Amino acid sequence: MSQLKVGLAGLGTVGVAVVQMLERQAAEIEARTGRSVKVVAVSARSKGKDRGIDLSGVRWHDDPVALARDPDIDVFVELMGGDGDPAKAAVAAALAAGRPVVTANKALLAHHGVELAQVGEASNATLHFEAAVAGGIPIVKTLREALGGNRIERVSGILNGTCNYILTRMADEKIAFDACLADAQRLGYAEADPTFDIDGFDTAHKLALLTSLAFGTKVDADAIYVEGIRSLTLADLEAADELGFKVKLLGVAVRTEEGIEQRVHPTMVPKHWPIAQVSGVTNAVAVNGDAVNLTLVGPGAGGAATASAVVGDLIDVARGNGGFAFGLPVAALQPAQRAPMQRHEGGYYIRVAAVNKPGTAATIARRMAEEGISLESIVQRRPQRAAGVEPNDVAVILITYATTEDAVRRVMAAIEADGVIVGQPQVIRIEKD
Ligand SMILES: NC(=O)C1=CN([C@@H]2O[C@H](COP(=O)(O)OP(=O)(O)OC[C@H]3O[C@@H](n4cnc5c(N)ncnc54)[C@H](OP(=O)(O)O)[C@@H]3O)[C@@H](O)[C@H]2O)C=CC1
Ligand SMILES: N[C@@H](CCO)C(=O)O
Repeated sequence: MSQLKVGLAGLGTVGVAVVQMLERQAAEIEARTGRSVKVVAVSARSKGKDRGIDLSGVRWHDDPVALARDPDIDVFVELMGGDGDPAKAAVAAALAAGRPVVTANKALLAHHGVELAQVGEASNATLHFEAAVAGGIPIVKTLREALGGNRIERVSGILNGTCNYILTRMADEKIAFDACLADAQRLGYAEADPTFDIDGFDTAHKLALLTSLAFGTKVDADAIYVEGIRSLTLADLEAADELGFKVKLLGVAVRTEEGIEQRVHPTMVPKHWPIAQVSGVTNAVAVNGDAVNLTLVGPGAGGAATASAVVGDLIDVARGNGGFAFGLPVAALQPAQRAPMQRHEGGYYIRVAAVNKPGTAATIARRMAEEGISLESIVQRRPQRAAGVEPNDVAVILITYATTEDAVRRVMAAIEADGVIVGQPQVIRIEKD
């Protein structure tokens, strides 16, 4: 029985869960691959830390790049995180040495994925990253392999467990944003720097990878329009609920005539849509192809769920399954064309703190009419019902029929200049049938 010798850099939430899963499932994995998959060398920042796992007999490297170059490992697993060194240098070193790499690091791949895939192609080393997108959901292999015969029109979904956990608890339990985020951090869902989660960048990193896999384009995180969930208030989630919606942070990549529109932003979706019912740390990814439409739902973050994807990749390595990282040779990936967000069409939820004086509502309505925006509803809230609204100001919530992003931005600029609103308006895009 041959052994697959694993070098593992990163012994945090995911790294420890991978060690535990490889131990727990050792016999099954051996039966499935014909090889024993064993961690033989590790690296992390602090050697002395108690991690609750037995690392006796496992070699320690202070430097993850030295671990990646260790001639006595067969595969390098990168679970440190970060889009620069040492993660980048270590992954590049392993690939350059002809060693397959398994990583969960979407930040690294969103910024350097094409370059790293190229290094791997040059030395015939495979790059695996199932865990980098949507935790335990096997969407990478689904797009790259199972749906390879489809022309994909749209990939969308809830791609960040931390944000979905926060939004669910805010909406269902009326718990404040900061307390929900602290719980997500304690549970091991959030990134080392949680601003990546709440400001939408983690979702964008994952969407960039999905876009490449679905549309055969170069990974280009900079082509994505990104808004996070930081500005959402309990008042917004309460208003959404009353209007028949849930608010989700969605990542959407859709084929348009101008190119692939890639966007990440809070979105109001009708409560009866299946994606509205995806709650807590759960993620969901919907794929619309010319032959197949499907939605995969599952745990999007956390040690065990992510380890499941990492170990699945290790099983592929043990079996000798490979292929191109993004489904095509790097030379065949097309540049990602950025579709301008201003042309985005849909309905909008707009909440403003309106100055409580005669003519305010008429001014807002007139500005909307000037841009050809039809209003589906206008709700005026008594001041005490809206957090963050001064006693003399009135919370006004407008729901528009389908219009363009451009028109909404012009209206918001105009009513701000008119002096009829105070503070920062809240604008949430709506998706509905
Ligand atoms: N947590 C999750 O649910 C998911 C995480 N991911 C991704 O998996 C990766 C790991 O995440 P997670 O386990 O949560 O992160 P943690 O912060 O829990 O763990 C990071 C580990 O990497 C080690 N490390 C960090 N920097 C260095 C360095 N410069 N040199 C050597 N070791 C270093 C740390 O060492 P030490 O312990 O000594 O400090 C720690 O063991 C990230 O890329 C993340 O985006 C992907 C999907 C889900
Ligand atoms: N911080 C990420 C981890 C999984 O990629 C999330 O919450 O989804």
